[in-house]
Amino acid sequence: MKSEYKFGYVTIIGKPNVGKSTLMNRIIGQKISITSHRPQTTRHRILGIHTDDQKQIVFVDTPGIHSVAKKSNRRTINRVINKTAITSIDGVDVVCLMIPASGWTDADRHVLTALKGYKTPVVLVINKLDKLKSVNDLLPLISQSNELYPFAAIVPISALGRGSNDNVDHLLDVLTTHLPDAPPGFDEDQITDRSYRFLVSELVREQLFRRLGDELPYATAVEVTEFQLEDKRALINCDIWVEKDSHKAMVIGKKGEALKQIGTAARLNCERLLERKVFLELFVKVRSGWSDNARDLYSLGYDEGV
Ligand SMILES: Nc1nc2c(ncn2[C@@H]2O[C@H](COP(=O)(O)OP(=O)(O)OP(=O)(O)O)[C@@H](O)[C@H]2O)c(=O)[nH]1
Repeated sequence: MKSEYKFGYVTIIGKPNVGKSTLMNRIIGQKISITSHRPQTTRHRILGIHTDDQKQIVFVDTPGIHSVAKKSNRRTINRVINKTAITSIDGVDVVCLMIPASGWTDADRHVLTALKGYKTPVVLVINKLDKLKSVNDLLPLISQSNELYPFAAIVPISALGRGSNDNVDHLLDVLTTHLPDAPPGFDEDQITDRSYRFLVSELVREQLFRRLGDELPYATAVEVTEFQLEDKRALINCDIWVEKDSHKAMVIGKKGEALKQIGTAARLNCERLLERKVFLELFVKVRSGWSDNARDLYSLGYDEGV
């Protein structure tokens, strides 16, 4: 291994819906983190690993840091999310703070406040470049950003990869300059340290969000109760936890149609992930108040990184 090989940890933070998961999926080149048009779909800390000839970058994708002070956000689940986001800054080599090309909002400044006090270099990533009419529109935003914080670099990108100049490779180069000289810490073909079990629960949850959109209550969780990986097939059962009978009816849909669609779409994605035939069974269960009950949250897997 060449001595100048770079290895390190990078965390991507930013307000919900800014495009963090999209960027990570783009860099890792495989779908491991769920994305949706609805804010705050990422509840877990997810690790993705980019490896090439010169570098290995381990990405920690965090949920949006958002204000616990707001009344609507006072629920236990949001406190757990905030704690996960803040702890993930400790021990990384670079922080990527992502804001949209439309400019700074109060929520973005709030994230900036959370960063003060850390010595870790912060690279400002301005995303959704493709939404700007002209690249010249960026100049005032860049000078405003330089006044707000001593960023290690400012890199405009388009995480969706629209347009010929999305700048994502340039971002990787910039991040690499802040990583220590070290050999890779993970096997070359390893893209995530998360178990397939976890990824499967994320794929099911993604379909719940996609099919039910805004109707889906935030307090919905997926627990994999059975996971048998055989040579040519996988047998998987999941419980979908909701808080009320009315939510259960919504997830199941008329004559079970919604749940059937969710199951089919999730199964196809699971087959792609696991590269074998998948038999997936979904069960909808009601556990009232689970999202307010910290112990239930931990038992459903929301304790990672906290
Ligand atoms: N036009 C455009 N849309 C983008 C770009 N990057 C992401 N998006 C869209 O923005 C939305 C949110 O993206 P996500 O990657 O889920 O955002 P996130 O920051 O991970 O969101 P949370 O999980 O809620 O924290 C999705 O609809 C993406 O397709 C971009 O470069 N250009």
